[in-house]
Amino acid sequence: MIQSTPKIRIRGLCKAFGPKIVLDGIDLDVMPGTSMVIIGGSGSGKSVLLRCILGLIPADAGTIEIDGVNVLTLPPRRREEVIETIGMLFQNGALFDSLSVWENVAFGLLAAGRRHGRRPSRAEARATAGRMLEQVGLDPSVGALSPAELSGGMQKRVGLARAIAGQPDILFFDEPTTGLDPIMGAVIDGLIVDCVRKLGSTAIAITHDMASAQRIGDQAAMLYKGKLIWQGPAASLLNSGNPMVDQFTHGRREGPISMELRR
Ligand SMILES: Nc1ncnc2c1ncn2[C@@H]1O[C@H](COP(=O)(O)OP(=O)(O)OP(=O)(O)O)[C@@H](O)[C@H]1O
Repeated sequence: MIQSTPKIRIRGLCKAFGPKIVLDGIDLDVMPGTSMVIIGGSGSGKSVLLRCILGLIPADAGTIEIDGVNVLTLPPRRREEVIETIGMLFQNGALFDSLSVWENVAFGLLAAGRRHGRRPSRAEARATAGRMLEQVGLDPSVGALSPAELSGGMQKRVGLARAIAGQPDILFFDEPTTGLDPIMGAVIDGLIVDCVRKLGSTAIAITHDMASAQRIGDQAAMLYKGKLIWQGPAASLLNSGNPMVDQFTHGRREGPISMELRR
């Protein structure tokens, strides 16, 4: 069987803040066109892992390859170009209240265009934003509103529209269903799966929501004490056979994982 190169390949990734070791030799492969869900307790380092890949915080050691290129050793300009191919849906939507909804959706397009000297006109950007809003089930007329006028579920949709606007090869989702009711959570998960499939993107999602993890993920991995202690199909999260994963995914108080209250 021919094995293609992982879209994202991480080896020996380490990150500490002072004496606190957060990532302690992470190895992770995400194959092209697949979705990886990262689970783990509060403070286990899920966001730090995503932020290291995005270059928002420097890694201490290890490699992060995207399409076979170690982004950690690229010159800043080249690295920026690679990072621009990643779409990100932030936990709280991270919409700018000072901009209209369509300007939020088109923000990345306008910013990338400005850097590369081929900035779309405002009319083009607005038309693209309207199409993206339709893709996430919103009427393009919503584009004229301010984010503050939208419900939490609509804000997530706008965040998703912004994440997919640049047709990214890679999509990151940071707790996409947090704060949503279960039905809206399922709707957002469905949209995420549709968008990822339509674009053929490779995705990494971090979540505490096991239903969401199973809906979004092909594969899953669990972070505990700086290490990925389990990796397997997301469909087996609730019956992995690993005592730590079982305790976590079933939310049991008793088990091999001890809660550290000072993190
Ligand atoms: N910039 C920073 N400076 C110092 N410590 C940090 C910094 N960023 C994160 N940490 C620490 O790293 C650890 C992991 O944080 P991280 O946000 O990745 O956890 P998480 O798994 O995403 O948690 P949650 O599920 O609660 O969002 C925490 O102990 C946090 O305090």
